[in-house]
Amino acid sequence: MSELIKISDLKIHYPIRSGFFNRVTDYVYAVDGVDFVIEKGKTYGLIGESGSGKSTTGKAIVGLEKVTSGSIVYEGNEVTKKSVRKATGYNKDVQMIFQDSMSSLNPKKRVIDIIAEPIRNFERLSDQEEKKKVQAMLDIVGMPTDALYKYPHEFSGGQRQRIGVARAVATSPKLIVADEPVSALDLSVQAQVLNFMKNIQEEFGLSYLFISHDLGVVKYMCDNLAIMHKGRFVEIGTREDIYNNPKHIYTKRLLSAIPKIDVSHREEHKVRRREVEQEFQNLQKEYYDDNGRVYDLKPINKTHQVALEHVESEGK
Ligand SMILES: Nc1ncnc2c1ncn2[C@@H]1O[C@H](COP(=O)(O)OP(=O)(O)OP(=O)(O)O)[C@@H](O)[C@H]1O
Repeated sequence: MSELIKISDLKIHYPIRSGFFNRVTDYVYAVDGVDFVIEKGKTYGLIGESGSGKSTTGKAIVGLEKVTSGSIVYEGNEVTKKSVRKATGYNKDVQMIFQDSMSSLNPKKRVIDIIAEPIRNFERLSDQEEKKKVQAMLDIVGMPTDALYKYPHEFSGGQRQRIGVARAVATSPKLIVADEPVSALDLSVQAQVLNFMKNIQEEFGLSYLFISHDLGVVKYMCDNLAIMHKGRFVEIGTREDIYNNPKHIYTKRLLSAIPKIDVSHREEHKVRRREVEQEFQNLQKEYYDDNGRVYDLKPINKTHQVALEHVESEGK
């Protein structure tokens, strides 16, 4: 196990202002004390419903969101400060892929310029060298060379997402934060893009922080996962811990929401889903404290932790 980045007690609070004097009257606790480690060459999944704080966490890691408190340590450097990120090459090493390729790729730029842009920030290449590098990137994601001089709108959603992946890997990063990278795509295209992401990971020894609302999509991508609700982690563990032995009702609810392809069990699945939803509504008091806040995580075994008031350790 080799640590690439360690996030400790990360908090991002947004002030809410109101009244005549526009005073701060409250805060949105978008991220409220999360800890996790992403290992070299591995994928860490961050899963939760809309509004749970996943994107804010991801954006804080790439430096797009200001951190209220806590630390982000990357290869020994505390990188919550912009100056440190700049001085240590962090901005080159850590890239992001967004969900909506239509708005994240500049519609007025050709593919060659879109992919070359991050390279230009960090390297001085001749036109010829740059073209060669962009071509190589397109090749990696299975896009033809004639894509170079086209514009984003000339591609399908899946192809655009592959261009987004090519752009993210152009600086030879060590970590890519992928925020719902396949959510806007059809199922068959999702599988294609995920395959490319996995191949690239193996080829370059990349780490991913993979953000999604769907535990089904990330099942074969993630080595470790954190389930996020109300800005906190309700459960963390290995893939086996989360999928085979879920402990928190919120995790169970997300698992029951995975659509079943097998038609013969669809009705059964629907009933199970309704039961879990009912359980979730009834058991809020057990799983959240008096203020509705998620409890602190407690260990069940070496890899698995759950946010409950009392936890029986399995002692493994
Ligand atoms: N700039 C901001 N100012 C105030 N509140 C914000 C801001 N950005 C996000 N929030 C709030 O922080 C919370 C977490 O948002 P975030 O986007 O991280 O959630 P998410 O889990 O990624 O959901 P989604 O998948 O919908 O993006 C939400 O309640 C959101 O409304």
